[in-house]
Amino acid sequence: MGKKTTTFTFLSNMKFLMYSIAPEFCKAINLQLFSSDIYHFFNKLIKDTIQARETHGTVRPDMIHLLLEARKGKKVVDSPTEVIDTGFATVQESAIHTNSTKPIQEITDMDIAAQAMIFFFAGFDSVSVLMSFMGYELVLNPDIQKRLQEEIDDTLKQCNGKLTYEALLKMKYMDMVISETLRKWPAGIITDRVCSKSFTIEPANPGDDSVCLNPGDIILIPISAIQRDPEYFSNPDTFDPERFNDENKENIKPYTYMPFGLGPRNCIGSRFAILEAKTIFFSMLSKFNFAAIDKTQIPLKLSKKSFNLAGENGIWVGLEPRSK
Ligand code: HEM
Repeated sequence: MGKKTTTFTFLSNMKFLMYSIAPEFCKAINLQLFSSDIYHFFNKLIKDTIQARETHGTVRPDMIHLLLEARKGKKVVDSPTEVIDTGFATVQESAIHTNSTKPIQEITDMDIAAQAMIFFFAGFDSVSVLMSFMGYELVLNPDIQKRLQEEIDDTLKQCNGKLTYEALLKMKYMDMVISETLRKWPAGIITDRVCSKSFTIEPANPGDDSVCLNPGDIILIPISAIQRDPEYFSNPDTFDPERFNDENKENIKPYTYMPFGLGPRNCIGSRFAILEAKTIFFSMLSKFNFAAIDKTQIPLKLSKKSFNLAGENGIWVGLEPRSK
């Protein structure tokens, strides 16, 4: 089901594009992004889960539980003091709605199913893209791979062979490599916003025109192009984790690095995504080297058919056991 939901055909690419540029029109003609069996699968899964929990009084600390609590009028807000540094690329929840006095709107089973589906859709292929491209870059950059493995071996020694959450998050080089992968290969290549207030962007250079934005206008923000702009990141096509060392990361111009978006609608899964990728790379690199195989395409050609970042023939890397 994951593959089916995130594999895009020409038609689904067109539907996404239509929704980006004319969302109201798409809603009016009831344009469906996914096939009905996908909607049916998620609807049934969530309805059955809610029913089973309510019948047996089961409580699990997960998103469905939070939404069921919200339905009863209980709001759960994380205390920021409980959160440790989860990585340079992670985004924080916006405080804008925390103290909102707006009444909580009724949450139906369908709303919960829709949230579950968007979590699945937004979190499935995106983390796979991050890990595929990071693996590929490690193949092309053996020095970076070796340094990361040294940090992994040191961390394992300090934890007496049993990795902890805190030790994983303290790994500076791991965080630098992940941050650089998210700069060069952001899974969300573009995001959008709807203008809510009239605004004029003044000309950047003499002779340029100003741009007037009106409420309702849709603005596309090309995350990938901004993160590859040589004005903000020198030699942008070079994979260089040093951009994110303690000294250099302070000099990154605000709003030029946004792999998880920015502001009140930023990615809700950034910490989870980074933790997932760090855990998997830690485990794999402690036992294996990533190496090129016959199918590894160098240089990589990107697929023109896919909505998401993907290699033309997929991304292939080999694993060889490490000799210690
Ligand atoms: C490397 C992995 C990921 C990347 C690069 C990524 C990137 C993004 C970006 C760029 C946005 C748009 C933010 C904005 O417009 O400001 C977004 C939104 C979102 N992401 Fe992620 N994401 C990732 C993983 C995940 C995961 C694991 C989940 C869920 C478990 C998730 C759930 C969401 C949701 C629900 C939204 C919509 C938020 C809203 O509209 O309020 N993402 N993500």
